Amino acid sequence: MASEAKRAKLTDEERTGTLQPLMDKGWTMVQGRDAIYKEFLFKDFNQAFGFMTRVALKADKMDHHPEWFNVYNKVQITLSTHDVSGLSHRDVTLAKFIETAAGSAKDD
Ligand SMILES: C[C@H](O)[C@H](O)[C@H]1CNC2=NC(N)=NC(=O)C2=N1
Repeated sequence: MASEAKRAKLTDEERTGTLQPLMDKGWTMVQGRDAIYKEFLFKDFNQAFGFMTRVALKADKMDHHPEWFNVYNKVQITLSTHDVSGLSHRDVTLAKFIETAAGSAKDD
């Protein structure tokens, strides 16, 4: 898919296929906004920040940045594509990466 198509707002058809697997993993729709949200809990700050470091490097490579909040072992993440004021394929790609990174952070 071309880079601008990845940034385009997801169609209803695309949402059914791509967002449902993320909802099954605990992502939820943000109220009043076309965005997804999930809270992650780790053992301690070291583990949480290790996870955030991996996500930050990936996000910057993608030029797609999370809205996030961290206190100690808790990381709350909101994903949306600001350029289109809504969800795009980039949010799905980043959310999938985040799931993998959260899984491996817990092995640290
Ligand atoms: C200029 C730069 O490419 C844009 O501002 C990028 C940066 N990171 C971004 N991150 C997110 N989440 N949405 C965007 O629309 C976005 N746009």
